[in-house]
Amino acid sequence: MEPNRRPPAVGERTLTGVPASPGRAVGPVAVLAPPPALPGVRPAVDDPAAETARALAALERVAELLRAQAASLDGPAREILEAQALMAADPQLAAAIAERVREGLAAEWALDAAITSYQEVFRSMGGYLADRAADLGDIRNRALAVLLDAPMPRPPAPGHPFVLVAEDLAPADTVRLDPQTVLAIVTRMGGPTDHTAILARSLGIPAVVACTEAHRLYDGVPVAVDGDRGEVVVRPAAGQAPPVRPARPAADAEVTGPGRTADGHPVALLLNLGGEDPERAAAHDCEGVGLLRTEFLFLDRVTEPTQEEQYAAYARLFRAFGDRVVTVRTLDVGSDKPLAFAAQGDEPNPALGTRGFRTVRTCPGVLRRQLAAVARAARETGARVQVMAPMVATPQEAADFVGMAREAGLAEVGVVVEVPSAALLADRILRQVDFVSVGTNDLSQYTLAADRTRNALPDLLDPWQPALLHLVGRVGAAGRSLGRPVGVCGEAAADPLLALVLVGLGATSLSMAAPALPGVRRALARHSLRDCRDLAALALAAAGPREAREAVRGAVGW
Ligand SMILES: C=C(OP(=O)(O)O)C(=O)O
Ligand SMILES: [Mg+2]
Repeated sequence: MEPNRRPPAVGERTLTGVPASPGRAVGPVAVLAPPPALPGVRPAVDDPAAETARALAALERVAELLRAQAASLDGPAREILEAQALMAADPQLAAAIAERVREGLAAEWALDAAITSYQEVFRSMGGYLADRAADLGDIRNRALAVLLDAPMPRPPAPGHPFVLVAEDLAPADTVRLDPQTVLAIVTRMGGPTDHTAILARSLGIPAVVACTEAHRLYDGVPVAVDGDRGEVVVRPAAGQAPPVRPARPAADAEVTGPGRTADGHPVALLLNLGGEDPERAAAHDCEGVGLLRTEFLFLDRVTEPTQEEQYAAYARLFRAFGDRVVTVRTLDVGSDKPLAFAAQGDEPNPALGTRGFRTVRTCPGVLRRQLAAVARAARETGARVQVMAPMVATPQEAADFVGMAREAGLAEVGVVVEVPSAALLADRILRQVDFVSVGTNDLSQYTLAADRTRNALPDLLDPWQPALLHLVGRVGAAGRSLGRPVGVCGEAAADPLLALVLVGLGATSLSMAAPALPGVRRALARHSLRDCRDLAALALAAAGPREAREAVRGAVGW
């Protein structure tokens, strides 16, 4: 973000964003310098091999720096930076860059173009993957700095405590922030579940993200940041509340092992995975995989991966997880994530089109072949495998999927509840299947009618929206009365406070990205099931998402 050096209109003004880390602080703004820009002149490429090598060497240097930084840290910060280092060293990214160089782009431009196109794919997938687009952007900025011999992007150091304002903040920068000098964080981009938010919470720094007017803030302007309400007051009146910093998360003995509430009620803590390294993923303290996004095998390909190729990927993952459950979500593409080998035609409203399980209407063979590959891998590894279909809207679709999965030889079959119609008829759907998992990312977008791939309506997509919670409660109640498991695999499960509410609403398992596991496990260990139910009642009764969050936070005393 270009810092705005001209003073804004005089007087107090409130900018709104999304609360990402609790607490309040008042201080002067320091804006993060913009990342290195591409030079104005694009040189011709004489030696594509040398040019590719230059780009890849820069990425390797970035990976090295991230690994070194990770080694000096522990907990979520270490995991996040290690994962980012893996992204920088990704062979598919290297291949995409080499292709751009062959098309005539010099290293800097090839790197920029390849990463931008990956970011677009990630953003179009929404949720956790959309948040990873920011991590990729940071890799680009660092690699460009290496290539251009420019300084690495780093947080400002004005010599006094400040409120850090940025377009977006990379995990590698966030982990280095000193909570004594960085009073609060405000970003224009980002979401409450991205790495910046997770790290800000673990550092105890109040944060507001998705603050669309953050670019209006400039160096030195005093602001009051409220990380609970998602507000930034510009030029606060004298006497504005003094800084209130949240207590750092208690350094109590680390809780490990299976998730359970304070009174011993089990809540399985599971991992959301995409194309991560299976063996590294399996090293996490978790009870299995609650959501395997299989799209990583299919996207960006001209031809469908063969059954053999799919089998090999699934079998490796199943072996890595040994006797822990692995929940495979069948292909969730179509419309905005088109497959070259399964054309869907033009869809003016892609999110409402032929996507997820609906692609079975146009190309059933893709799903059949995927189920056959999963079933073979399950059989040959002896693993405990569940399959679930995305975007199931009716009990009939659930029954159809169960039929296909059983025919393939799969025993445990479920569906993702992410369309309001499925939540409304959860009892009928649950009679067809062995389990359901609530996809709160899509369920938010369809319930509040707000596009999750845009940043324009973050308040509507807030997972604390009482309407969304009512639907989750309806699914939970159906699961309880039929004795069937109800998981939550959307990003809502990664917020420790909201996780308590979800358990109170009837969630029997929570699936999330690895860095969120310790915080959620700790929150559960401190509250009984009864507490969770009381908190859920508070959230359901609240007037809006902000009130719900505040009521629950007030009740738990965080
Ligand atoms: C888990 C979900 O799936 P995705 O984010 O991959 O759509 C969801 O919609 O909540
Ligand atoms: Mg979804």
